[in-house]
Amino acid sequence: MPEPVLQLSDATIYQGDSMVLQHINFEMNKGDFVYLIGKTGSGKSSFMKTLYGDLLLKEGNGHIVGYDLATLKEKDIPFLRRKLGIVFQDFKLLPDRTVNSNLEFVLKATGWKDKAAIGQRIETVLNKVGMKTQGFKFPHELSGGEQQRIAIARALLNDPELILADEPTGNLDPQTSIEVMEVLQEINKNGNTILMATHDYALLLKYPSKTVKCDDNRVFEVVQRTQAK
Ligand SMILES: Nc1ncnc2c1ncn2[C@@H]1O[C@H](COP(=O)(O)OP(=O)(O)OP(=O)(O)O)[C@@H](O)[C@H]1O
Repeated sequence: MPEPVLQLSDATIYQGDSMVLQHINFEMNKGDFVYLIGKTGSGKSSFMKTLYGDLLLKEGNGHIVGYDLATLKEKDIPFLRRKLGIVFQDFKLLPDRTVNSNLEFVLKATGWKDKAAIGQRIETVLNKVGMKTQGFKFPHELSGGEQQRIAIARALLNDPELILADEPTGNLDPQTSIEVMEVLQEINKNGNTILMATHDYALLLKYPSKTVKCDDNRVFEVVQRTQAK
């Protein structure tokens, strides 16, 4: 039985007074990996922001990891975000502290108190992204790809029901993009649900998966062509 984690029906997204995407019908189930594509300015980030409560849904219906986006209150947003893992193009690690401290900071801010449990959780997520031995380093001592892996580890800390990755390879060279993509593929294989906005078509071809496109103020599924023999 599919378990829905995200459902939008007849949803319309605005930036201020201007409509960005209209009449969106979209669903994701547990375990899915879905790409969100579209050219610059087509609304990918606005779509993502609506999902994590940075833009409020004013028209239509939306349900995400147990929250109703149409009636979401300011006070619900931190709780919604605890059930989501969010990964950005620019990593957003705190530069003044080590990887371990970055991860500990998030755990403490989300209610973790037990020192041993915190240490263990940090080790587990670093292991998942192949960075187990790098926890003592500061972000500036890591390459872009390594910093993004730490950002993915951070997104995994509270065992999210859905990971939203907005252009996670946007700042990385092609080879490093593939390495980060391998990490995302691996965690998806292990059961994590991922929505990834990208305009890196090389990744789409190398790792085909369900793809939806923002274009002309609409969101629709596109079928990837299989390579001609
Ligand atoms: N804070 C804002 N206030 C007003 N309009 C905005 C704001 N952010 C984005 N927009 C507008 O909303 C539309 C969609 O932008 P959005 O950033 O969602 O697109 P995108 O597909 O993510 O683009 P990119 O790939 O460049 O990030 C654009 O027309 C943009 O100018």
